[in-house]
Amino acid sequence: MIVTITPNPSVDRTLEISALTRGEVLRVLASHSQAGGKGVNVSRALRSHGSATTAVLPTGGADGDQLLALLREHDVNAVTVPVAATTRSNLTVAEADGTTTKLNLAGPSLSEAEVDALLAATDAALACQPSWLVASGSLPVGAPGDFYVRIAARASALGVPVALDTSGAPLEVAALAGSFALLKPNHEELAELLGRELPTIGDVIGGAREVLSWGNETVLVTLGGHGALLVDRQHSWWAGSPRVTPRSTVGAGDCTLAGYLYADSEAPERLRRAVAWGTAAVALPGTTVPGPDDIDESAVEVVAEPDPALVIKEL
Ligand SMILES: Nc1ncnc2c1ncn2[C@@H]1O[C@H](COP(=O)(O)OP(=O)(O)OP(=O)(O)O)[C@@H](O)[C@H]1O
Ligand SMILES: O=P(O)(O)OC[C@@]1(O)O[C@H](CO)[C@@H](O)[C@@H]1O
Repeated sequence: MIVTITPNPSVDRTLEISALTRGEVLRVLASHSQAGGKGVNVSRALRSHGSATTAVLPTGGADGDQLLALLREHDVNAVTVPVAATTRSNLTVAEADGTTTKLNLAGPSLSEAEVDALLAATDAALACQPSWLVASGSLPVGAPGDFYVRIAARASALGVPVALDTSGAPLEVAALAGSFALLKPNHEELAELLGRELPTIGDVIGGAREVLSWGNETVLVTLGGHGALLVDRQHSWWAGSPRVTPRSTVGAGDCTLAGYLYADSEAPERLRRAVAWGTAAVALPGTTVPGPDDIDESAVEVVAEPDPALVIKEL
């Protein structure tokens, strides 16, 4: 059983168009509304593979009701904390050449009591001793900057490992506090955290090791179309699959994380599965998560101790 907490979920609305031209009237080829938010997507991907999972999230207003209905449709067990303000709707514009443009709202403002209720709901979900707690996404207005540090402390007290996928200030506060079993930044998020460019494999491994030196155990860095790197204190692995023209990259990182956590395997096999799930996600529209029939682990190449001189953009 894996519990996810998504403090700022969304209804993801996707518009597929041939090409985006500013200032023009454009015809939409297809549109989708799906349950979104990073932890929600991890739960959806796990559920589509038959895993037991509970998604903890705040919901409010009509969009909150729609989000819950969408989760029910996908048989995802949700523990919801009702909040006064309306759940956000994030917009994706997906172009035929694979370009994905995302417009994310700040989301609702939560009161102190609502934040406390979210923490209490997470505590209640942790009581079943899940194998992982996944804490993901941006923080809503009103949540304290150390929200994820508080979450990690509660999980650690129960011996539950925490995987964190966030960005900006919440990532910095949490990563520096240490105590995360897994951090999943993408390439840009890791570079922003460290305040420097990371053009080569060696730069990313060195950066990930710096994050480990703050007290975290493992770092999984997704590199978009260039695969992913898994780094612990002793070893590193790179994995990638043939490049595809994405239909939508939204949620690919969440599916990568879900694939990594799905089963308890040796590190290289976890990474192979993670990259297979992420690659499958980009071939699907909007925030659609892959099921078992979409995954091809055999197409993924895994390299132990990859050459540090390799330039990521050239992989
Ligand atoms: N163009 C692509 N071709 C093949 N695989 C891709 C492509 N883009 C992404 N992927 C796969 O998806 C994984 C996650 O991508 P990315 O690094 O963009 O995650 P992310 O930024 O965390 O995404 P999100 O926040 O939308 O979930 C990559 O590690 C890779 O395996
Ligand atoms: O604004 P955040 O919380 O950083 O990201 C939210 C979001 O972009 O992340 C998911 C994809 O990873 C989407 O379902 C959702 O819209």
